[in-house]
Amino acid sequence: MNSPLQDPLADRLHALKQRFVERLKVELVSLEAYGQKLEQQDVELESMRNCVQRLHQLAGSAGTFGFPEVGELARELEKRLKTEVEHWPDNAGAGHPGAEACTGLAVQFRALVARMKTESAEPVPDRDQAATTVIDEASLHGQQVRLLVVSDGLSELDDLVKELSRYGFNVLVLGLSDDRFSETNRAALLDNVATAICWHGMVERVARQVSGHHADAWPYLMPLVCIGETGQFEQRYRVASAGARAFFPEPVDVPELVERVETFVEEKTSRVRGRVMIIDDDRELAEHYSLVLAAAGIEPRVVNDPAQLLEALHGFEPDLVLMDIELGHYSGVTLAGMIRFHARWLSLPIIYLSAEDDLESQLQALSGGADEFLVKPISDDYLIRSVQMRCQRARQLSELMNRDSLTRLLKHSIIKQEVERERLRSMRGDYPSCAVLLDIDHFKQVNDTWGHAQGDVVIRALANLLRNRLRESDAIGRYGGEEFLVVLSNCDAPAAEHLVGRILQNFSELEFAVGEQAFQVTFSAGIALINQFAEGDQAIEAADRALYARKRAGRNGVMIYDQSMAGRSLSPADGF
Ligand SMILES: Nc1nc2c(ncn2[C@@H]2O[C@H](COP(=O)(O)OP(=O)(O)OP(=O)(O)O)[C@@H](O)[C@H]2O)c(=O)[nH]1
Repeated sequence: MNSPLQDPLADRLHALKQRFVERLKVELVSLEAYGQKLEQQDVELESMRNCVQRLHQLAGSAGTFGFPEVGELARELEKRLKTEVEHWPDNAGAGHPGAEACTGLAVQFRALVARMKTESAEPVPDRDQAATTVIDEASLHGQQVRLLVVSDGLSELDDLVKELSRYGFNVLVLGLSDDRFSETNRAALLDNVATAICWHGMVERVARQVSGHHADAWPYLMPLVCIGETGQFEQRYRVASAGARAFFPEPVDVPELVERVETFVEEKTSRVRGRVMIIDDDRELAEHYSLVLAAAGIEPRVVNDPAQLLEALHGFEPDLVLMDIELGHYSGVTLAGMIRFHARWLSLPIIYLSAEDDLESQLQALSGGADEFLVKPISDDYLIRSVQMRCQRARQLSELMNRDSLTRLLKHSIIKQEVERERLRSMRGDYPSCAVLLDIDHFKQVNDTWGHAQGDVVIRALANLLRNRLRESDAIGRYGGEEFLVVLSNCDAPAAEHLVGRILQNFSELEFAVGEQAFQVTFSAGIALINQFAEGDQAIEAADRALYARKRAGRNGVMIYDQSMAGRSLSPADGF
């Protein structure tokens, strides 16, 4: 965590608060003028409507910036003025609510303005150190995942280290007496490690070392996996009581171990993932939410102008929308309805964030197509936890709908859409991107020789390898049974050829053990530069042609699409 003196988040939140105080000073002049007009019974419907909007904004934001009393007074006044506006005596908008009502309102205005004057005159205290917690957990996924193998110099784990490296993990092998395990260096070492692996005989000593700076929750923060000779009950029991999360008897089922590590990585990173779109015309407040959520590892995008909403949605694809219910002249409820016009956004969770605390009005607003109501002001902590919970649920649901159950990669239809989306993105950003189709060679033979279950292991192994070797910004899907479609963003064709070639090399070195026997498998791949095509589907077809050209030329290799492949037939009768 950053020290308070250097904490950029706290500095920015503090600066925002100062900006808000400046805004209070300007705002109180206007509100004072409204109050005086009411006192003189010189008011019009339209100006009172504007005033309701200003009060609404103030009620929603003052609490967040540390002025709860101003927020409360503004809320009371907003409610009362809104009732008067709804029952305005003159249809043409002239006239006023009556002398008694005007005087009553003017008194309330005076109380609010007085409070604002007092609060804004106080110097903004030095930034709140309690608010400086930066939950900065960099996502491990998509980058090369680092594994720590703790070895006491014996060679039992050597083969395992080699196998894990072939799956694309960055494997660090250390002895317990290594300097990097010392008390001073340990935290830095372990912060970069996704899972630690050790031989069962060392489990207690390794557990002591890796638990060092994590207290009780360490098995979840630093999962420890043990390898044992027999896996007998007593051995497993000892390993479990030391706090290990998994036990693998020798010979280790490497694909299964790889999957377990993937689950640990997901467990660690799922808490901080999620994209949230904040739609609020109050700039300071939206920026405040954005900073707070970003510090908790959530990616925010602020939209102040509702007219930009749909375009922003398409570009950002959030997991969740947080929207104020009154956005100047626009209504959040109507905007939610507009979002739902698009089938793609039918299940996107929309949460209203509003100063509206009347349950009836909340229910009415929710019937317009949103999912929940959070009442402003909302504490930073509550905001983070609500958003994290909902992002996680949204992700789980979309995982279930969009991911293939065997590999947890994107399903056919979704990865096809990804190609088109990347085509549009790369055209806009003017950078090259590639579509790659990979097909496991002679897979029918694998199934026929080793059985369908073993065939599934091979499919999962390639899925894991791809996940480990590609970037977070790349998309990977299961296109067919033993066929994968990958979108490599910001990557030209020669770079894609080099990358896929290295993955192929690693894949072909993996040994799949069946009893005493073992076998190896290769794949073929075709690459097409997405930007060359007017539609995503054409790029996929081109990658398919390149793949089949590669199959025809002898498999176990990678080929880039070129024009000469354009007219060729892809029928199996072609002899491959
Ligand atoms: N185990 C397993 N096999 C599958 C799955 N989906 C498809 N297959 C099998 O994959 C095989 C694909 O075989 P083919 O399309 O003939 O191609 P191939 O044997 O890989 O030969 P080439 O692609 O020409 O190298 C078929 O036998 C399918 O039954 C799956 O989910 N699990």
